[in-house]
Amino acid sequence: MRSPRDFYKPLAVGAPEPLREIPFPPSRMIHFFDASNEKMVARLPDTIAKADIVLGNLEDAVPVDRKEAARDGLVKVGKTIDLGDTQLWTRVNSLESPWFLDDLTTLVSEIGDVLDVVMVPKIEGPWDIHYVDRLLAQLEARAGLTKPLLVHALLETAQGVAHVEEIAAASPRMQGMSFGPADLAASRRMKTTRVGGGHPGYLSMSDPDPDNPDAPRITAQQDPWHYSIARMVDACTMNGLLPFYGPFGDIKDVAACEAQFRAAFLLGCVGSWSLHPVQIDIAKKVFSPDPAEVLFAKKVIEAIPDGRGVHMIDGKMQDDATWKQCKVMVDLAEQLAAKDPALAEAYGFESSAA
Ligand SMILES: CC(C)(COP(=O)(O)OP(=O)(O)OC[C@H]1O[C@@H](n2cnc3c(N)ncnc32)[C@H](O)[C@@H]1OP(=O)(O)O)[C@@H](O)C(=O)NCCC(=O)NCCSC(=O)C[C@H](O)C(=O)O
Ligand SMILES: [Mg+2]
Repeated sequence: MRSPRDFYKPLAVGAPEPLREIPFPPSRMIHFFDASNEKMVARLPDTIAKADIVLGNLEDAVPVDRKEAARDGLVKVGKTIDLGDTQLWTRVNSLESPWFLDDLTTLVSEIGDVLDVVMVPKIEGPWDIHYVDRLLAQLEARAGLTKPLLVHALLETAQGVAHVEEIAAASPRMQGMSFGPADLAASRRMKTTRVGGGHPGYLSMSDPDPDNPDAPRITAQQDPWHYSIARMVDACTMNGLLPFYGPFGDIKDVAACEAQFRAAFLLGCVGSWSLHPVQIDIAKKVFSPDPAEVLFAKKVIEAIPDGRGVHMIDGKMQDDATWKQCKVMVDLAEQLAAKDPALAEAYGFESSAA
């Protein structure tokens, strides 16, 4: 563990100073694309116009014989496509893979100046972040970068979940975390074949009716991810990082995707992944606060400008703590409204977007 005095010192001579605060631009969806897929690259200008973050994926879902093409394609994207205010991220291959070193070396030296965040999969503990941290510092120094690259950990193993707080605190480069339900299910030996969402077998059941023991009993599907996502949200928030839900694999089941995203949003996640264009719109809808809630939150803040005391507003008790919840909602709404005139109108703000 580094001394607290050294925490913000660059890890290589000539590397940029670590950031004190993690930037929080609109981050409702991390849209995955494979830069070796011509159709996805052809759609990129349209995707960039719609998505808050686009991520060139190099890891799982990219076939072994296209790993280098995906990396080279991402370099080309970074050098040639105008990203406007959309962030460009990458997910590199895992640390033990034969591609990780070349992924990081190539991307930092070729497009380190336009890349915002490096997502690292299968992070198991702070030792993984320490390795990436030092290597990035060396590569940044060699490339003459002036802005540090940020690191996003993918939480998708039992060991990663067990060390989530230490991972979040491992480096000032830590930008956030995403939740990877597919690898996590495999790592835990869960008996599922899905990518996120619930399962019809994961239920709770009401007691039998004593007067009618054979009557059907009420069952309700439970959320198998609640515990781990809540831990991730706490670990991120206490360290000033941004938590994201990850993938939802049943692309056609837009209703279940929306439910999974909304559960994550309500627990504190700022966004989710989108694997298909249809999921960009779902994430945008879910991770932009509901206009009715924003209008109510504005009403509370207007009625209690100093956030103190106890008040009744629309029949509900409001105090310092509810005022803070309203502030979270209104701050997010203001941030999104600045980028999106339709949201600005729905929230009753003047839009500053052109
Ligand atoms: C899931 C897909 C393979 C589906 O692709 P496809 O069968 O081509 O779908 P459609 O025919 O509906 O596509 C319509 C058009 O849209 C384009 N498209 C599809 N996906 C994307 C995309 N992500 N970005 C841009 N454009 C996209 C198609 O090319 C079609 O175009 P056109 O023919 O011109 O109309 C595919 O969506 C896909 O590969 N998605 C990404 C998958 C991915 O990245 N997976 C890895 C992340 S999940 C994970 O790793 C698990 C996690 O780590 C964990 O452990 O939990
Ligand atoms: Mg995974």
